[in-house]
Amino acid sequence: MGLHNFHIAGEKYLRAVTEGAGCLPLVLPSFSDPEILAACVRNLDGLLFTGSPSNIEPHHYSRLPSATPEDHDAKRDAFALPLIRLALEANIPLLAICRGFQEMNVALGGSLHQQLHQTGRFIEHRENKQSDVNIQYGLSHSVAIEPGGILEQACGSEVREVNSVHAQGIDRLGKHLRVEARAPDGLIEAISVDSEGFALGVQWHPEWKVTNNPFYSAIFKLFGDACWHRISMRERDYEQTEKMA
Ligand SMILES: N[C@@H](CCC(=O)NCCCC(=O)O)C(=O)O
Repeated sequence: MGLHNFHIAGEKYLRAVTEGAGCLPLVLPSFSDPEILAACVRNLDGLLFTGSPSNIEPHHYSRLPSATPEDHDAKRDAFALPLIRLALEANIPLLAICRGFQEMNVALGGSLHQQLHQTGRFIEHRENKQSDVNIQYGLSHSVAIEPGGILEQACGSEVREVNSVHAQGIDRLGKHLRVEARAPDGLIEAISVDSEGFALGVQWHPEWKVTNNPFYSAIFKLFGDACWHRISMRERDYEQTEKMA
């Protein structure tokens, strides 16, 4: 922006963390130095990976050339991909939205379709950029929730309506990932990591007017509960260490 670089997060994500998850959001810079990544994992009780107009550079999933070379954000790739892997190793609750969802898949060895609309296999998943923002982020298509996952436990194995604001999407699913929901065209719309911890990714935008949509609220509530559980475990460990000292 202008003469300077900015590391920014949309207000809708910050509000969803406070109002939907009941947690305090801190915006992290995309600095990928190993000691900064380690400090994030040591000190934070949950990580939200937001959406972004930028696309992951496709060399991260062994695809070249890039279909959108003007839309990359190499600093974010260098920060988010290793941080997701470290967060999963440390069992930090993780919610990944849109670009974040795609990062979660790529971080675990998956690949993406660079332009869904050019494959001829999918419905339109892009927003109409000419329309009002409420229409762009309004409900756009259904997702069928798969049995046995986090979403089914919280919301039942139902069909839900979601918004859709993306041109890329999952092609090959990454390792240790479970499909949580699919669009009517078969596109994977939600994933979770097959582990004890809470790690959920959604291709849609539950942060959008989170408190007006019970399904979106349920997703942020699950994330918030997982973060608060981690906080209480850390406090318990701290008290025990203090007693022993
Ligand atoms: N660029 C990717 C990811 C799309 C995405 O995250 N959109 C969100 C836009 C801004 C926002 O609402 O935060 C793709 O096109 O698939």
